[in-house]
Amino acid sequence: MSNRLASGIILFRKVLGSIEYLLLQTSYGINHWTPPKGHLDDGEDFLTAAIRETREEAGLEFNEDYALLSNECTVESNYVIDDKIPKRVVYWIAEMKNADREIKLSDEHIKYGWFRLNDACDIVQYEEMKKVLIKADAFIINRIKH
Ligand SMILES: Nc1ncnc2c1ncn2[C@@H]1O[C@H](COP(=O)(O)OP(=O)(O)OP(=O)(O)OP(=O)(O)OC[C@H]2O[C@@H](n3cnc4c(N)ncnc43)[C@H](O)[C@@H]2O)[C@@H](O)[C@H]1O
Repeated sequence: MSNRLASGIILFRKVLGSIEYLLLQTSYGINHWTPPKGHLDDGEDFLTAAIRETREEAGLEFNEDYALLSNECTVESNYVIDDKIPKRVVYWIAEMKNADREIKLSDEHIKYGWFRLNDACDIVQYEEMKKVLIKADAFIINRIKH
């Protein structure tokens, strides 16, 4: 079976010296939490889909509201849905330009929150997603230091 392809953006903001990640809680299924992300439309590339999904799911505009840490650096998540369907999700990492910017949810989500790494890892449930957040965090901290 071919992979389901999706992409998204791991958005972070700096508040009082701490890094916080944006997570959205789905309005369907088991109401799991993820960064803004979604499936690629036909013919769409990963980055275009990530930017579109972030606009649709969080109301945030690329460049206006957030900046990518790097165009090249991505973190990938690979898992199998219900032991049947392999899925690949490619995430870019981006910093909010204004930490207080309003988040506008679509009907795909019921809640959002900004979480420090430990709290984000607790809330996302899936080990695969925790690893993605930990990798993104290491990348951000490395960038901030240099
Ligand atoms: N159960 C449902 N009921 C009604 N509408 C639904 C629905 N599932 C999807 N939809 C519809 O699909 C649309 C979403 O499409 P998109 O917005 O395009 O895509 P997505 O975020 O990648 O979708 P999804 O939530 O399905 O993906 P995820 O991999 O996180 O999640 C897919 C599955 O994988 C599981 N999962 C997520 N991350 C995982 C991980 N790391 N490891 C193992 N399983 C994981 C999730 O719990 C979930 O069961 C929504 O408009 C919604 O209407």
